[in-house]
Amino acid sequence: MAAILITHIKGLVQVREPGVASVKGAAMDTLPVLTNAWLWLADGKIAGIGSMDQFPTVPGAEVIDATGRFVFPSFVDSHTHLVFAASREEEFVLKIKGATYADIAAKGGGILNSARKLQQTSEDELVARALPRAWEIMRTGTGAVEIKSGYGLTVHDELKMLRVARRIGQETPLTVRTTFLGAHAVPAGMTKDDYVRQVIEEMIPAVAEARLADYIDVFCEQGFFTPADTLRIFEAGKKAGMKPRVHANQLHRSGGVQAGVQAGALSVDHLENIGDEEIAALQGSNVMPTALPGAAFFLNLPFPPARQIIAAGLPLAIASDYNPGSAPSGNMPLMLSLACIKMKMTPEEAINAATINTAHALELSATHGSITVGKVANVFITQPMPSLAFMPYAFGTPLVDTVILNGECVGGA
Ligand SMILES: N=CN[C@@H](CCC(=O)O)C(=O)O
Ligand SMILES: [Zn+2]
Repeated sequence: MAAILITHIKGLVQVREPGVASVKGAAMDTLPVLTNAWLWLADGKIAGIGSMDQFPTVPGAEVIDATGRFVFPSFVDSHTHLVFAASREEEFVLKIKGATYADIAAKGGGILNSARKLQQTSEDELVARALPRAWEIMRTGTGAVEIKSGYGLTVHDELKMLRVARRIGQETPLTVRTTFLGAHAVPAGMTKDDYVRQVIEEMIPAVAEARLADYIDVFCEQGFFTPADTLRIFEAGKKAGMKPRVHANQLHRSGGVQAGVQAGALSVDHLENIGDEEIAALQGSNVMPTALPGAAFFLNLPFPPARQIIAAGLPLAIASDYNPGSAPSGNMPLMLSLACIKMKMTPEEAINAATINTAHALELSATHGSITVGKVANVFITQPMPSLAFMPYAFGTPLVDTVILNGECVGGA
């Protein structure tokens, strides 16, 4: 594996000593940047970091001159549903004409629409449809991603979906973590209680036996699954070796945050509808609050109250929620822009939220999320930029230029 030496870097972003797992509260506004720097990548790892004043000799290394450019650690996208059979722009048009997400779901659209299509699509075909999305997110700076099931809704199709997610990790340079989200919606023709029983008694054992999921998730929401359902499912998931994370408080103050805290979830995600009680519940817990600004934007929901969350001394993570129904984009630079523009986060806070804090939420802190010697060589070089804040400011401009994953330049497929 060839070594790469990136020289004359205008700003090497998110340089951390080993052992910094996440940042919270006021510390989120501090983003360590080494100016006029070099970065040495070897054997798939970050091998050295320094200032151009003390320039190293690395015989045989490919040299990349990054004059005028910034180098970032790859984004870690800790919440996606990027395995799906088809887009849902027909629902997008219904929403433009006034229908709500809940209206569409109540008429058998939404998640059930995606489930019908996924059930009719073969595993190989799902891989073929998901791979271009995976390459697209790599080209916009993502190096590690969580992928959920939840459009299968039968034992057979949930397993199929999780196998597809695992294959994305095998067939691309992305680091992939998988999450079993059987409790995403109640399938047509079943009662909720019967389905919850099936999730617990049939799906969780089958997923665990096949070792297909690292985590377990529930859509804890009015009209979907209650906090009591969520806690029962998490109990069974934990016994089977899957740690919880939860879709919480997207459409209502559904009790999802409190359920996540009670279950010791790794993260509570969405948070469009939270207030003082939910923030108090998160204080004193180790749960990572995670905002999904693409979903709030696309559904015209209130944005998660980032300023209150950070002022309460909590950490905050930002992920894309890439899915066909509520967030059809996995573009993390766009998520940074939305976090800054709509949630009033500073560029430093947003970049911390999408790198080190999402790595923590995926238990990848030891290997991803910062420029630290010994971590995986997942970085990207930007187009020339006047400053760090230019990235979220220039929303929509493709600023991610050269992508390096596992120490190799990624051309794309
Ligand atoms: N809210 C639940 N799940 C997804 C949306 C899924 C869909 O509409 O297909 C989300 O995180 O937004
Ligand atoms: Zn989601």
